[in-house]
Amino acid sequence: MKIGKVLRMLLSERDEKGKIHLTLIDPEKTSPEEAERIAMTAADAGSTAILIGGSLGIFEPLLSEVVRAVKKSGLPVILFPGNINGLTPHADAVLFMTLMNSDDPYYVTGVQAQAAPIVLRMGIEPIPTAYIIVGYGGAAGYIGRARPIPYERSDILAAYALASAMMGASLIYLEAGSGAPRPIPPSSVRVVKSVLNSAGFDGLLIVGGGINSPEVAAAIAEAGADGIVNGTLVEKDPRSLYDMVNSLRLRNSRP
Ligand SMILES: CC(C)=CCC/C(C)=C/CC/C(C)=C/CC/C(C)=C/COP(=O)(O)OP(=O)(O)O
Ligand SMILES: O=P(O)(O)OC[C@@H](O)CO
Ligand SMILES: [Mg+2]
Repeated sequence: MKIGKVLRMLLSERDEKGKIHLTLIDPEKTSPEEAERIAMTAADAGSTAILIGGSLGIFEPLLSEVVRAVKKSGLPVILFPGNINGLTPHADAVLFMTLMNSDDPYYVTGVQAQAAPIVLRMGIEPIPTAYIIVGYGGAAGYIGRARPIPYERSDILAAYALASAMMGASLIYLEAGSGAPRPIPPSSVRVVKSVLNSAGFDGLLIVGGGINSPEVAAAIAEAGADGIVNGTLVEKDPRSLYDMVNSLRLRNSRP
């Protein structure tokens, strides 16, 4: 499949600035007005794009209203769906995810078959994404029937990441779960990055879940993540985005 506009933009931001930052907004917890304010702050802070999604409580017309409100920020809006109800034609792209370590075939290939014709008709860009759940796992791990990879087993995580690359993922998302009490250790990110590099993977390695301080974000980025995701922290305090984005030391980023 040809690379779409949004993935191209994420890759070129990574190549030019070194890292990318993704701001997650959950329409279950954020009204369209709040979502617009968060997205404006994210744009001003230098975040690269907005992810919209949640594991539970996603319905229309609220999802589309949140997406339309967020689009006013000018940042690309990328759906992060927990199921087919997470799709709307108002977004720019969708993380077209397979949950690599789910025990339920629905989350590995079933929902994708349900979603593919809808995504095509909606005209949104599918970004081929492998989603791998580690440790705590949160709502996504529970709902997605994941068998979370133990935090310290970087060897298992690296094997799943390598399989993701060999299966053609453009974006590999390592997830500790929203609100995780402990993020994925930087040491594991380092192992994954090194294995992916040795296989010539040139897509995006994204890490999320429980990244609640600029120091942790910096350590995960330094270990080799191309980008990090912040959700829970942004819901609590959108202004925390300034320190988060700055901690990634984006080249040419605003002070
Ligand atoms: C391809 C399409 C249409 C869908 C893919 C569906 C898959 C594979 C889902 C994986 C499992 C899942 C339920 C993922 C949800 C990911 C997500 C949107 C997480 C956002 O955080 P929440 O899980 O809502 O966290 P809170 O508990 O903080 O609300
Ligand atoms: O809410 P937090 O803990 O920032 O996690 C973000 C994202 O990885 C959740 O899917
Ligand atoms: Mg949620």
